[in-house]
Amino acid sequence: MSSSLALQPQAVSAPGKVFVAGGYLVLDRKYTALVFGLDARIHVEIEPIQTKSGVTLSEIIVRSPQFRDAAWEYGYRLTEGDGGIAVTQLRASHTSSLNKNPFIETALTYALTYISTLQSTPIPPSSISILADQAYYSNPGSPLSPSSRFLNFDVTLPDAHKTGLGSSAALVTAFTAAVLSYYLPKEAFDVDSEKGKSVLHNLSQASHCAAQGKVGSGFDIASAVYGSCLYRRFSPSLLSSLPAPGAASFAAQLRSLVEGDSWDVEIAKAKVKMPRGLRLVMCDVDCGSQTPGMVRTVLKWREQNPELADRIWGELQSGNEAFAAELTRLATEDSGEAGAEKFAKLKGIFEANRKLIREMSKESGVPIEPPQQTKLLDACSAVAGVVGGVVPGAGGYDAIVLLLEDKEEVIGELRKVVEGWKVDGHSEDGVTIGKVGILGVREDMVGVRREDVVIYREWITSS
Ligand SMILES: Nc1ncnc2c1ncn2[C@@H]1O[C@H](COP(=O)(O)OP(=O)(O)O)[C@@H](O)[C@H]1O
Ligand SMILES: C[C@@](O)(CCOP(=O)(O)OP(=O)(O)O)CC(=O)O
Repeated sequence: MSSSLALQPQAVSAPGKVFVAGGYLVLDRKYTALVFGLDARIHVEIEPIQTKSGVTLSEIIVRSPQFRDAAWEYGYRLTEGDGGIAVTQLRASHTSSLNKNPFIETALTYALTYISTLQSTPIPPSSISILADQAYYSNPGSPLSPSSRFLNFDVTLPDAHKTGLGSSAALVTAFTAAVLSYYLPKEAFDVDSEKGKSVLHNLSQASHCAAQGKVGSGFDIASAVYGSCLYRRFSPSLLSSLPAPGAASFAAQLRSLVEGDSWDVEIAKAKVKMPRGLRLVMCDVDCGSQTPGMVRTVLKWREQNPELADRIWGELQSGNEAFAAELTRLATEDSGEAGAEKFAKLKGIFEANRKLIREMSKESGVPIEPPQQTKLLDACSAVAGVVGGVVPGAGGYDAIVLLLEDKEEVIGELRKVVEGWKVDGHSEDGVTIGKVGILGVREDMVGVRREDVVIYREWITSS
């Protein structure tokens, strides 16, 4: 039974990610990726809507109060032919233009449709707020009060400068979990249970792919739900037979996809650990260059050069497995050694893997670890206490991730290297990288998590 009286405010957060090993390879189920969740999270709070007395509209209002003009109002209704819940964005006034947020609209459509398959009572209206930790954006922000965890960025979302931590995946995951937790009784959805996490993972993968208009490997949703893990993707064909929202039998097919056992995704949390005394550091690199089509070009190169690509990918997969195994060994065995010798094997694995990534870059012509990043990574890796680093995810010019000893003096020395970083302007590809900054994030093993609604009060009442 769900009446608006019975519904209690709920809040859920999900972490961002850094993709440390297995970029490109993970698109093929033969290979795996090592992904770390981060302590930068996106939070979603949901509560009954404050309507004028006696007026009940089928309306859900979503706000992202840290940004200007970031409010989206949706009407919703049950469609015929089991097409699920149709969500329509409403205009604030006749003259205002529609400011679309496809990730919110699609996550809402999929979550409400799934809910409608579990209960026949009407879905009451609600009000939803989104709050993001500051590391997701490099814009300067200001706190509402001295103790405020979240900053007011005072720009519109399209003007925000993303740092690439996977905001849309963390958002879709936390949003879906909050909506399901709010409307469904605990027996039907419990985000703390394994079954609840599996439903959340499958539903979020489906809606994130639909909103993006493409099926990637899904590593970002997996780490938003489960946190740091070794990830083997699901078969992309799983999503291809799902009808579009509103089409006949969308609702029943979505439920059977989400609850079914056809998912061949593998998420191994036990295979990823952070040894005591080490941490990750991410650096954001300013550069005017985006390289579109990197994935397409790498996959085309692999198709045209199967032997060479299989050799490189095979060696990289072994290197990535060795990396995960060494991290886990160091985390679980006390080797007794201290200092640099303790991490010598890990350092060697980093260097060997980077050599293979550079070989893949050269052979495919895609700047995965371009020379500018090689120089930066080499300089950072030479700092005492830094074990090594790589270009995360698809690579390119805009970020690096480093593994280092978690000591003030190591970070201090690293800061000197990156903050004074200058490259000579004579690179072959003509791309000059600019300022390098250390992001205020580190690894976090925990995935999606329920939160206390109290922490958002100042943001929700002031919006
Ligand atoms: N704080 C937020 N509030 C509302 N929507 C957000 C927020 N952060 C990200 N989004 C949505 O996610 C989109 C960014 O997703 P995407 O381009 O995939 O970047 P990312 O690599 O960070 O996931 C934004 O255009 C917006 O629709
Ligand atoms: C190439 C990839 O394997 C990894 C891309 O990782 P990134 O972390 O670069 O991705 P975004 O967050 O979407 O920018 C593609 C994939 O796995 O889908």
